[in-house]
Amino acid sequence: MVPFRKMHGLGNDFVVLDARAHPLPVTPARAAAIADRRWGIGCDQVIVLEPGTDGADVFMRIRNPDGSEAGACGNATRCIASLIAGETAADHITIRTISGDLLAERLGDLWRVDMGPARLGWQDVPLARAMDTLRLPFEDAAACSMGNPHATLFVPDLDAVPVATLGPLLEHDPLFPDRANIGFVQVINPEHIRLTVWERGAGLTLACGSGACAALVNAARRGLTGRAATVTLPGGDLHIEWRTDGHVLMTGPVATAFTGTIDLDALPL
Ligand SMILES: N[C@@H](CCC[C@H](N)C(=O)O)C(=O)O
Repeated sequence: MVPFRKMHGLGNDFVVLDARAHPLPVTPARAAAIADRRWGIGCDQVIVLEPGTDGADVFMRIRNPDGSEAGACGNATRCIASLIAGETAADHITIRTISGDLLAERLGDLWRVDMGPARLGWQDVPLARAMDTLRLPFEDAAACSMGNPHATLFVPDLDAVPVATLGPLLEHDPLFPDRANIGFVQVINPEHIRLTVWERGAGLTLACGSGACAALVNAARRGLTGRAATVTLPGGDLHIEWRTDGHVLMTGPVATAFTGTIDLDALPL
């Protein structure tokens, strides 16, 4: 039996497995089975902790419910920072991902993560062909990478958008060779936007931290907001700041819902 921790950031929920002391056989198929809300534990992402090396406190591997691996997960990064801080009492944690190192800092009850630089080139997202990422050839959309691919669609009324229909269509659009997370944004004012995200490999979630970073960056590039804003998601608020050096800071809460154990060999594969 393998211990797990169920955590979430604004309802974006994770099963966290600890493979730091002993490797765990979390294949893509097993991750999908764990994430299944009927046959497994259920979550938006499965997070596997692996040993940190060369200055990193931990390596965080991120898998979506379809088994695919992701390069970034903002909400999970805050959760893992608080988990590691609980072990070491440190206020600054370095989390390594396949996209690079992320620095997290405790701010009272909240955690702030330097999500690294927003990448704005079409090859960075990636898109299928050369173009200005500020104006995609459909809808009113822009794109960028936060270590994972994001498209942001600007809409006048978020409540009127059929996110569950449009989201999967756009996620699989040939413009996105690695698929994409699709964020729908309504600008309330230059310091406040609303966002709902259809996540690549996961579907509709209550919050997406990297999506919130991408939404603020794309809104600021369009001149619709300043470089800092509150992003209201269905699960609650994140504060996002796009620094002048290109790095994006994300501040928000973390929570542990429950802990338990799971028999990985008993999962339906
Ligand atoms: N929930 C995450 C993003 C998780 C990965 C994403 N679905 C992808 O495939 O890129 C967040 O909080 O950023």
